Amino acid sequence: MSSEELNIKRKMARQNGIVQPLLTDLYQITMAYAYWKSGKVNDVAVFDLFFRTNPFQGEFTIFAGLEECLKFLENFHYSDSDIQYLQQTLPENIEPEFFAYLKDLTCKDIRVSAIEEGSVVFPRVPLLRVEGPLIVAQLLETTLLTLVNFASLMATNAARYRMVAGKNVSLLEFGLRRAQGPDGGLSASKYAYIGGFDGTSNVLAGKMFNIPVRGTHAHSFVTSFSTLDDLHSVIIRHAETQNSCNLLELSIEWRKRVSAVIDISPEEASDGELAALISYALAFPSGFLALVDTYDVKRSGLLNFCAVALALNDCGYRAGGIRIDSGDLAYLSVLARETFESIAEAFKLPWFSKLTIVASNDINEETILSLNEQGHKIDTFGIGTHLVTCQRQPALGCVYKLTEINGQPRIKLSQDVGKVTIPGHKEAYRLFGADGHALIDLLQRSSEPAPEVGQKVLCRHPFQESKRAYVIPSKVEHLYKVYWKDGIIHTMPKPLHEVRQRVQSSLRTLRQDIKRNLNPTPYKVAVSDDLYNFIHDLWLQNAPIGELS
Ligand SMILES: Nc1ncnc2c1ncn2[C@@H]1O[C@H](COP(=O)(O)OP(=O)(O)OP(=O)(O)O)[C@@H](O)[C@H]1O
Ligand SMILES: O=P(O)(O)OC[C@H]1O[C@H](OP(=O)(O)OP(=O)(O)O)[C@H](O)[C@@H]1O
Ligand SMILES: O=C(O)c1cccnc1
Ligand SMILES: [Mg+2]
Repeated sequence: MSSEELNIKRKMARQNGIVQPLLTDLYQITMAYAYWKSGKVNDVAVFDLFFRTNPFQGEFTIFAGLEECLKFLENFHYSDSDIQYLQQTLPENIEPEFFAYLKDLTCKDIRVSAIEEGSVVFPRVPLLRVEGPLIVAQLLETTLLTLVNFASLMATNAARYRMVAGKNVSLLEFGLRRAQGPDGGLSASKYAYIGGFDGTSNVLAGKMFNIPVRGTHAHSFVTSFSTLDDLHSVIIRHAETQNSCNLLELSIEWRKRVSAVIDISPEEASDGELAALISYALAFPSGFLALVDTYDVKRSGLLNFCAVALALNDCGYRAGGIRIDSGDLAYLSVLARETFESIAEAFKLPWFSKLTIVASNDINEETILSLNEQGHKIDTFGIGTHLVTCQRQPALGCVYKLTEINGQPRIKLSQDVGKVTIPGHKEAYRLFGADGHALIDLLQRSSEPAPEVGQKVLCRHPFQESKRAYVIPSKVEHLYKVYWKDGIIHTMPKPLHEVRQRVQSSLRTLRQDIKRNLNPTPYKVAVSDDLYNFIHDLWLQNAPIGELS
């Protein structure tokens, strides 16, 4: 692929028309006006975008959405109709000069540093650091949050499914019909792929993001046929000889032979289903994949599928496999595999035992874990609702907090210590242990020297004085790169398939106990001694002293 083609692909992958400056909360614009009126146009701010708790009762999160954030910054501009709308909508007393100011706003003076997309990330470590004019940086809040929150939640969810499924099964995302609207569906397909899914049924996602599209067929295709008379054409040309083959006659013949092998009477099988499968096989003879649970997997679907697959074999084609969408998926997949194996042996067709078994129907992490325990024979999971709606936890709580203004640190206090923000312009480092695993993420003030390999560094819990440890890192990773500066993308985000690989390589750096499903060990996030003292001094300065009476 030429670099120009690649560029076009990359541009398309970021195309999303509804992401624009008005896709925000009204309060960003009203604050912008109030900042503007109070002479804060030249104030310079630092905001951190971070979350406080990992989703899905886990102890890790996958960071995603960065590429879309950069695209948003690139296109940030209020159109004439945006300005008109704001003029009509905001109170009448707004000074017209404010609209002139808005009209010329761009992100040219904003600088965004971020963690690489696809990395494992942890609570309180900023994913994005946004620096620049206060008003512009404030105006970005909601849109950046909406771009990062769902993307990271979805990528994390998908990565969790990949972890429980193991690397030897295929995972297909089937969720568009159940997603939170069209845009939720499209994002879900993209970030499921990043998180480790192999393909999607969503055709637009396939086109826009260059994700493999896959699929089988629905029950309606089967139920639309009632008898063998519903078949109009039954002739297929042999793949090699080009001779005419009658797929109906061959299938009926094979159904008798298969029924003798698996001890199921052909009378019990549905003729409507056989007609449907023949019809689908005529349309897609190579890799024919059939839904077999419309009437009865054991007594009808498997028998009909095997008959058509063997008939296709006579015509020089190899079938692909089956999908099961109801019933006990462990039992039925084992039954299907045993059936394929018996046929492989009876008719000396070894490939038949390897036919693909796809399972779907309300599958989630727990179902996969349970199926693993029971010993299933499923090759591919098709997963929709639970994956794309993130049913187990529908939102990641990323927030966007002011940490510095005009060089002065800012802290947000809270009764809940976990919600106190970590002030100032900071850097984040990941320190690795001798065995190569990530040990701890360390936040420091940007003025401090970076930790060094082999040098002892004191890592402190940000809020609990007694919790601290020395770490001698065997590797130090500075987590931030500048992605946006001087009005252009400063570091090119990686293409989707590389972000997808990054997820897996980043997950490999985590110890198994941090990734396990049940009661995982929390990963440590610490602050330097300097930052610890800085936080607590500022805290004392800002916390009012009460008076008891
Ligand atoms: N062996 C299994 N172990 C654990 N969960 C399973 C197993 N087989 C299927 N499941 C899950 O159990 C649920 C079964 O769904 P449900 O009760 O709606 O039955 P169904 O098979 O869809 O029935 P119907 O025939 O009415 O469509 C699904 O969420 C499915 O993923
Ligand atoms: O179960 P999910 O994880 O959401 O996966 C997608 C579902 O969508 C399809 O059918 P649909 O559910 O629309 O109808 P059906 O199950 O009644 O056949 C498919 O057969 C799956 O069941
Ligand atoms: O292709 C499939 O089998 C499919 C696609 C979407 C939803 N359910 C199933
Ligand atoms: Mg369903």
